[in-house]
Amino acid sequence: MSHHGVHPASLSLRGVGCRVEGTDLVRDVDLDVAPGEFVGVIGPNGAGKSTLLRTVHRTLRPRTGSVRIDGEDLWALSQRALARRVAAVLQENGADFELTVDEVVAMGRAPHKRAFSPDNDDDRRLVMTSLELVGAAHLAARSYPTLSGGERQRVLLARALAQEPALLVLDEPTNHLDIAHQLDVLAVVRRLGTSVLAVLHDLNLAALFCDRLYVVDHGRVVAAGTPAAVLTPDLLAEVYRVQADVTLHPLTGAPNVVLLPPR
Ligand SMILES: Nc1ncnc2c1ncn2[C@@H]1O[C@H](COP(=O)(O)OP(=O)(O)OP(=O)(O)O)[C@@H](O)[C@H]1O
Repeated sequence: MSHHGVHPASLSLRGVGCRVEGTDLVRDVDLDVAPGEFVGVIGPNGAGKSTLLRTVHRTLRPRTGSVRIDGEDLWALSQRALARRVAAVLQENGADFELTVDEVVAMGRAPHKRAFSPDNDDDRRLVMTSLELVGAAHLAARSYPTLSGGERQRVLLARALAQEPALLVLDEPTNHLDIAHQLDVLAVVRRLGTSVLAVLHDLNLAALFCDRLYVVDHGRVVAAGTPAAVLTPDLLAEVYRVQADVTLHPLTGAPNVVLLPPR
């Protein structure tokens, strides 16, 4: 069980393909997240990572294949049933809500409540705990639009945590964050014990926090496995066209990627 008492979900994609305006952006993807597993999706810009995630947080219906959560067709769930199980923190989520930070985070409670029912003590406690987890409790009374990019990112993660999801979907969750908050946020997410599917660009962070990685290139999964199995100089050369030196770091035990300057 995760920290908030929610059983982590399993996720299973089989043969998932997506076509947008006549172009195949995702092709024939098989991907699994076991209960409690932290799975990363990496790959170059434009590879189809965000598009693939959209089939899971349900903003793009796959043209082919299936997306299952705990064995159920994710696309057949009601909107409310989906929101009780899956929370997402996305890039384009920075909408200028004219709300205070605690009100934004309280929105995460909506799927667990009857319409228009006021927040109770448990809701308020969860909102504050979620803000504390992302190091943003001091921002609770601030107006959301006045926050910095990194502060917003953490508040949106707090909203997703308040949702008590069985599966957390993250699209570049560390994008706006300084190095300390990058580590904090990923460590918090890891400790939750919930299942996680996250697009990450920083390969060393991915190596530190992910149980397994999927590498997406030109809409397809081209490699999958543990960070040590996947993050090889050959793969990085093939997929990103970079020269890299990879060693298992003596302190972390994780692969450490050092990019070499182009010759
Ligand atoms: N509506 C659309 N019409 C045509 N092409 C699109 C559309 N939406 C996205 N694309 C293209 O699909 C490809 C995959 O986009 P996607 O956002 O999934 O990539 P990504 O791997 O998440 O990239 P990044 O690392 O840059 O965030 C990109 O080349 C993008 O330009």
